[in-house]
Amino acid sequence: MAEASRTFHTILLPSFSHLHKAQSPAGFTAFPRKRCGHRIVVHCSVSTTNDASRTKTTVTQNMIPWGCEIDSLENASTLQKWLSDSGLPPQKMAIQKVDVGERGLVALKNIRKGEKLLFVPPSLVITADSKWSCPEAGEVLKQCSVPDWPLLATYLISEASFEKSSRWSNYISALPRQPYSLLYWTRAELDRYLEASQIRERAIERITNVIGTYNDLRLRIFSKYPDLFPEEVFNMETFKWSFGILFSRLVRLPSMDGRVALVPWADMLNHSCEVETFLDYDKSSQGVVFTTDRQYQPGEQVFISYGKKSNGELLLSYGFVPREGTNPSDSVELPLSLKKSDKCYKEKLEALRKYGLSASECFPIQITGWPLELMAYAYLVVSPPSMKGKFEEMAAAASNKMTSKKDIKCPEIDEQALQFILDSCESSISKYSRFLQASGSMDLDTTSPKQLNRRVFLKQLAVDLCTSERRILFRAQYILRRRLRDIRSGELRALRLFDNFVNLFK
Ligand SMILES: C[S@@+](CC[C@H](N)C(=O)[O-])C[C@H]1O[C@@H](n2cnc3c(N)ncnc32)[C@H](O)[C@@H]1O
Repeated sequence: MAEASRTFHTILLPSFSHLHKAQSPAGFTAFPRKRCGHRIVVHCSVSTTNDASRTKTTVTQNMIPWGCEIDSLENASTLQKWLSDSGLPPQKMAIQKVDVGERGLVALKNIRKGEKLLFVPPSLVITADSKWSCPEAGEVLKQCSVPDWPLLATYLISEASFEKSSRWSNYISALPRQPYSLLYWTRAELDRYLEASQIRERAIERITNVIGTYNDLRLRIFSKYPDLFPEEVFNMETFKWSFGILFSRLVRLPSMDGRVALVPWADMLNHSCEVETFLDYDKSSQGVVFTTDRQYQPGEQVFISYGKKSNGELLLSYGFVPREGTNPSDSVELPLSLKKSDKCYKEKLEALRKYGLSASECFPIQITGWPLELMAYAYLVVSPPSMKGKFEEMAAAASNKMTSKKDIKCPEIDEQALQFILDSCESSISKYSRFLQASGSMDLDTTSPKQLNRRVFLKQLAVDLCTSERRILFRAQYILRRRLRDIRSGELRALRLFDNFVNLFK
C-alpha cells in the first residue's frame, strides 16, 4: 500500500484563492444550540481585530454541539453496534481506552502477522459521492465544482446538523468534539510555543487556508443559498471542526483511484512509527482493510501508519508528537537564504525564480543527512561571480527539476557551502535552545486551572517537538564540523607538503 495513504493538503482550495482576503475573523463567542426545523443550529458571533499587517483569529470558546470528548468512550459502543448492524463483519478488535492516543482499537483475540483486518464495506465509507440528507445542498456544491476537501467538510457539518435523521449520526456522535490539531492553537499560542520551529509557519498557512476556504464558500455559495446553508450551521467554528476532523482522519485509498475518504471504525486506529501498514481498499474482499506487519495478543493496541511523516507534520495534522527518537521519518526544516549583500544577488535570484524557488527556502534535514537540493542551494548562495555560468545548473539542482537527479559537485567551494549550512544550523539550534531554556519557567502565570492545563499540555507538545528537531540539528552540526575539519586539515596537509616541496628547491 502506498506510503502516503493518509493525506493532508496545504492548499485546500487553490482555485478560490483570489478570494482569500479574510473578512472578519477573531473572537468567536458561541451560544448554546437552538433547534431550527430538523437541524441543529450553532450560533456564533464573530468579531475582528485588525492590526496593520494581518487579521487575527481567536476562537474564544468551542461549542460544537455534536461529537464527544476525545478521551471518553461515551458513544463508542453505540458506534460499534451501529456499524455491525450496518454491514461491518465481526471484528477481532474493539474500541477501548488506550495509553497511546486516548481511544484506540485493541486486539480481542490473537492476531497473526500478515493477517487482513477491518473489511469496512464501501457502504460505510464517506466519500465525495456519499448521499446528502439534504440532496439540494449536495447538488449546489457539485454544480459549483467544489473540490473534495471543502465538499467533505461541508458534508460533515450538514450531516451533523441533521442529528438522528442523518445516517451517519452514530459515527458523528463518536467523533471528537475538538480534534487535536494545530488548527485549534491561537496565533498567540503558535508564536509563544513554536517560534523556533518552521511548523509554526505551516500551521499559520493552514489556518489561513481554512479561513480562506470557508470565506470563499460563504461568498460564492452559502450567501446565495441561505436556506440550504444557514450561517448558524455553516460558520467558521463548524468549519474549523470539520477540517480538524478531515486533517486527522481522512485517508487516501490508492486502490480506489486515490479517492479521499472517511472510514468509520478504521479511523479509530492510532499511529505507530514502528509499523509500516496502511489502509487501502481491497478489491478481493470489497472492503477497506490493512494487513498486520506484526502479531498482536489479546489486550494489545493495534496500530497502523499514517505515513512517513516528521514529528512536526504529525503535530500539525494529528496533534501529537511521538516519543523522542522513535520516528525514523523525523526531519526538521532548515531555512536558508541568499545573502542580501551578495554582488550577484539579482542573478542568483533570477536563476532560482526560473526554477520556482525564492530567496529563502526550507530544506528537510534527517538524522541520516540532508538532500542534494540543500547542498545545491548552498553552492549557489556561496558561489563567487566567477561561477556565474553555473548559477542556473545549481538552481535547477536545488529545485529538483533536473531531468536526472545528479549530485552537483563544486569542490572549490565545498568548504564555504558547508560552513554556510553549519552557520544556518547553529542559528536554528540557538533558537531552539532559547525556547527550551525558557520553557521551564513558562506558563505558571495563570489563575484558571483549565487554562493552566491547556497551556501545560501545549507547552509539553512544543517541548517534545523542539527537542526532537534540535536533536537532528545537533547531529547535522556534528557531521558538518567533522567534514569541515577534514577539509581544513586536508588543505593544511597539502599546504605543508607544498611548503616542503618549495623548501627542497630553495
Ligand atoms: C484517526 S484518529 C485515531 C482515533 C482517535 N484516537 C480517537 O479516539 O478518535 C487520529 C487521532 O488519534 C490520536 N493519535 C493517533 N495516534 C497517536 C499517537 N501515536 N499518539 C498520540 N495520539 C495519537 C490523535 O489525537 C489523532 O488526531
